[in-house]
Amino acid sequence: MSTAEIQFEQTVVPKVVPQTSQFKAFLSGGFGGVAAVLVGHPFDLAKVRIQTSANGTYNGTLDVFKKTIKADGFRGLYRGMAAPIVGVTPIFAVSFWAYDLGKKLVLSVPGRTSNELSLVDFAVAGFFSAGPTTLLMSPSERIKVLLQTQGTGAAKLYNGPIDVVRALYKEGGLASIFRGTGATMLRDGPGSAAYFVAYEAIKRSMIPEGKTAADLGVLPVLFAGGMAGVAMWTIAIPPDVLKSRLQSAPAGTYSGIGDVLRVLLKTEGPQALFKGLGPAMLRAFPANAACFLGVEYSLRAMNALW
Ligand SMILES: CC(=O)O[C@H](CC(=O)[O-])C[N+](C)(C)C
Repeated sequence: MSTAEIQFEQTVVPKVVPQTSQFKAFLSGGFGGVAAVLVGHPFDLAKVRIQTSANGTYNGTLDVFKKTIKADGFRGLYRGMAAPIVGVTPIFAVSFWAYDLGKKLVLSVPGRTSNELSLVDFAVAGFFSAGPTTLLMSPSERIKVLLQTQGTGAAKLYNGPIDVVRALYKEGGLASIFRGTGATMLRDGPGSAAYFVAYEAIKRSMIPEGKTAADLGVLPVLFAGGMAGVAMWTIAIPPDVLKSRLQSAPAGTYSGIGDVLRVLLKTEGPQALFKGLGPAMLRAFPANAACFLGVEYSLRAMNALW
């Protein structure tokens, strides 16, 4: 490498090559996951209550909030939050770690000349991040979907996440626990690409002349993070519907995700592919704004400490 190239690396590279350590990326993702659950849980609770209650019980998300606060106080909005905190935190930690790894792998492709990551590179790294994340996401979603869609009272099938795992293992071993892995990848591959590209593109567009991403304040980070969530869920709902149906159906109902799609189109039409779009979108902005705030600021704190 020539002296000029070494100087170029020392002066330009720190701005464009991700310098984050893998460990810090993992921890910051975990902080982001906790923040996403703290902000997103009431919306998730509203979505599940609307989806599972008799018609007319609730008149939208705000109505669920009002009735829940009236019946159980503000804490009622956070009922059942322990399970998502335990499940979602490692998923986000792995997602942000794998995204960081993806960016580093993209930069190390033999023959690559540019040290600057393009939007396509962010998309590739985002898509890549869904691979390792899906290994945790798929069983966790299978458990969540079964708990959220089971009946109450006598129709209640499971007493909690451990009980679901036990029952699934008895029914069909690991294959049953991991049912829906392909569908999860179908949702989260393109979804994570859109998620991270939107975040990086919006963040870049808000950096003032002569400054870096590290100079961005709370509001731009919140906005870019919120829009990342919106970008992801704009394309993720159809595969999410297929995934939820595949994961919640009794064993033997479907032969695979293609079969779920065929039955859905035949019996309900293509509009059924967009069920749940409203509550998912209502949650997407605030939950992911909080997530990226948690990620960015925990990373800045860690970088200041060591
Ligand atoms: C399904 C999911 O967890 O998506 C995350 C965004 C959200 O709304 O929770 C993004 N990511 C898959 C990258 C963790």
